[in-house]
Amino acid sequence: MIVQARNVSKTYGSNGHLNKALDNITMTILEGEFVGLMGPSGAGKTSLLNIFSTIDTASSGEIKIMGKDINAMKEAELANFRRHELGFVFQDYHLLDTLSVKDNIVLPLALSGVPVHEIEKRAQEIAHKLDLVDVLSQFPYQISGGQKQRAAVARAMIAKPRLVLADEPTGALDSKAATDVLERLQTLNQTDRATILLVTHDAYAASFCQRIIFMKDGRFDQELDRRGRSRVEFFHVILDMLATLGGNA
Ligand SMILES: Nc1ncnc2c1ncn2[C@@H]1O[C@H](COP(=O)(O)OP(=O)(O)OP(=O)(O)O)[C@@H](O)[C@H]1O
Repeated sequence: MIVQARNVSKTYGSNGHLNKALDNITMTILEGEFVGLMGPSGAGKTSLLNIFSTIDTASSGEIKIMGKDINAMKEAELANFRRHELGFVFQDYHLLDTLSVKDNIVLPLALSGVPVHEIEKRAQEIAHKLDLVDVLSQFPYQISGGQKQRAAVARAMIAKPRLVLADEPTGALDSKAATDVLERLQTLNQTDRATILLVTHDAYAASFCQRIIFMKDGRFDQELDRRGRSRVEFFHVILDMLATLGGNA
């Protein structure tokens, strides 16, 4: 079990202006799953992802990530946990412009004190997997959006995290670059057994997942399982579901 959440709620604000972003969410994510989270704007997708990321805390409920109760962990322990067990991919890449692509990618390893020769080996390995070998010495402002996002995926994966959390990773990409990033995520899921939780508005991106949870008003509304369907078939099933739910998911 990678994620185990029970009765998780999140309320923002104080006094008279309370906004319940998550309302009693219970879910599990198993090792090796590729789960999508969809839902209209304001449904609570990012709030849930941020709680699993340990970037934010729940107002109530229990959350275990890889069996660890994240509510009970102190900040130093959390930072260590994030660095070793979690990988993050954001819509706007979050690459550091003052570092080369390679230095951006290896940052998590460098921060963990991994020996230089090991860093070099892993950098080459992941650069090959993500087709980044030719841009390793360039800076983020010199490469395309697709290359930036592949670099961000490489950074998220280099420490071999057990859980990767991706928030709209293809939102800023054209369709070719988006396909490329999604296929790489799928390969990392299938070959490296990385568990992935992907937030997306896009049915095409969601069709790469094996299971999709549709959120509405801070709750889980519907769930779809790919169940042996081809990606294209699943894409149509997702579109049908979105139509049933009233679109805008
Ligand atoms: N930091 C915050 N302070 C106050 N309210 C917030 C905060 N973050 C989110 N919310 C509110 O919580 C609710 C859920 O927001 P959240 O960003 O989780 O939704 P979402 O499904 O990710 O939406 P989107 O698809 O637009 O990113 C919304 O009503 C939002 O306004």
